[in-house]
Amino acid sequence: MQLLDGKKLSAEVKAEIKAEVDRIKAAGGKTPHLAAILVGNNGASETYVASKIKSCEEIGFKSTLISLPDTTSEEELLSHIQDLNFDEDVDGFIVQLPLPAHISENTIMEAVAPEKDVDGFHPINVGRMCKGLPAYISATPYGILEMLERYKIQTAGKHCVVVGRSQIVGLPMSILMQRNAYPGNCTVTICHSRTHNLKEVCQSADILIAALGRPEFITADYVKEGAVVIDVGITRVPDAAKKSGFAIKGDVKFDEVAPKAGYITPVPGGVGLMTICGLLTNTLLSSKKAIFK
Ligand SMILES: Nc1nc2c(c(=O)[nH]1)N[C@@H](CN(C=O)c1ccc(C(=O)N[C@@H](CCC(=O)O)C(=O)O)cc1)CN2
Repeated sequence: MQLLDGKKLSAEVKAEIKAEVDRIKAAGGKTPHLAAILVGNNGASETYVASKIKSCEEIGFKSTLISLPDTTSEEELLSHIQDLNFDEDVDGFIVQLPLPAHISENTIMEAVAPEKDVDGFHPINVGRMCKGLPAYISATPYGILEMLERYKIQTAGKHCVVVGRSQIVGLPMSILMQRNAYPGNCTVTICHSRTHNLKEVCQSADILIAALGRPEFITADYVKEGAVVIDVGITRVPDAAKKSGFAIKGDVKFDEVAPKAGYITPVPGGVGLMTICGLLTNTLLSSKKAIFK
């Protein structure tokens, strides 16, 4: 079994981006600028946004954080989005998900200008990605592709099973793994809560991507010997033994699946860290006008 080490890879990717930012600045170019909107006080979201801002500082990006109370109306949030759409210094911005229940995530995703949508959630970016056109690929799928590529994992002709059909991970991941490119060219099955014989489908996976959001759901009996196992789940479960009061669990029962897997991502220290690299990469692309001219 080989560990797909998100900590090591994300450090590599960040160092590469920093080197490019240093070159851009030395040549008198524009400093990439990422803005993030956080609504409410969801503890996990606060951690992720703080980590995005800290990463910007590490690699020499400018960053702006807009923190709003959970009583913020949809109209107020749309007004902040409009300001960022028109702010010429901001190359890209994100609205951290999930949003409070009174705000429609689809409305918000559509309000972000596609050329600043470094999360890759706008229907124009999703549609362009489906058609194989230049697009911002959403951060988690981007991070997974980067892991497969940097570990030189063969994907052509393999059976890739994606468990979970979320708009931000499962759905785009299934599309990317079947495209005619590397990583890709897989035969893809996408599974969800209504899938019959889920265990048997997973057992036939050469590449198993678990993105269902149920801690330790995927046990060893779901996994084929030698399979590549990518764990996208990150759930905080109460744990009195931890100083924080919680433990972070993936969707895969790591200790029993790891001995059976060919490659496996840990949680924490796997896909989550690469997600941030995807966002930073998209922001750099935006500042270079590499996707939308
Ligand atoms: N606007 C967005 N919202 C959300 C996204 C997204 O891509 N855009 N994805 C997830 C959360 N997410 C990014 O925002 C994210 C998740 C996990 C990590 C991460 O670094 N995880 C660490 C553990 C961190 C911890 O909890 O202590 C790890 O896996 O090692 C970063 C970003 C939903 N919302």
